[in-house]
Amino acid sequence: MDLERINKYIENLYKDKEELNRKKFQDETELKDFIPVVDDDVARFLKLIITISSSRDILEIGTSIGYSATSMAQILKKYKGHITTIEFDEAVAKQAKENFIKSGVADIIDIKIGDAKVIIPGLNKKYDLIFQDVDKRLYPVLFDDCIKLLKPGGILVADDTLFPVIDLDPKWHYLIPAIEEFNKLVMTDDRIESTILPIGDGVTIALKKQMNITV
Ligand SMILES: C[S@@+](CC[C@H](N)C(=O)[O-])C[C@H]1O[C@@H](n2cnc3c(N)ncnc32)[C@H](O)[C@@H]1O
Repeated sequence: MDLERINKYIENLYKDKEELNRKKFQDETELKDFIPVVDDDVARFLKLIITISSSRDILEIGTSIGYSATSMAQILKKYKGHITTIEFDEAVAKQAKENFIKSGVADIIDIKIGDAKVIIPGLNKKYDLIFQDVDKRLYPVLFDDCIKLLKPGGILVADDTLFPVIDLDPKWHYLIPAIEEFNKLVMTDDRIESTILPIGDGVTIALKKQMNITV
């Protein structure tokens, strides 16, 4: 299976459908130096999974310029949902805020500026969905906290989890061991049911089990 060809096909098929797309969002962002944001098919997946699961309270780890948060907020706005998103780069967070205002979703997004390692243990609310998209080296470090922060029946989505097997730019190779560690943690954890989808650079979806119910 040629993943790149498949992704191109999907991208072409949907390119005129989305009102918000990654290229336009990035082009209209003044700040040009930032970590890449999710692919359009991952943004579409997030919107679908929020709708299917009726998620209202969302935690995003890794805001960047706010593309994924804006995509999710478009859906959440209709259902009076809310996103908390965490970013430690102040310039990037400022740009994300401007993008939220421009897109009309600033009222439902709370951006916390600081290190996710410090902020996450201090959160005292439970979430319907957590989108993990921070520095990949933090995925295994924050995994247990993420599961604890989910409500029973809550969903963890993590981006880039097929880094070990895709044709990855060598500049990101140092991140592969952390993703491999994370994937094993997810696969062996009894509190969740999970799989990895071959969209974008790989997306993990994990469901926190309800008490006494196995999927
Ligand atoms: C892949 S980008 C997020 C992309 C975003 N989710 C999107 O698709 O629009 C990861 C972001 O995490 C931020 N980051 C990295 N390490 C962090 C940390 N320890 N705490 C908070 N943010 C961090 C980076 O500055 C970067 O903007």
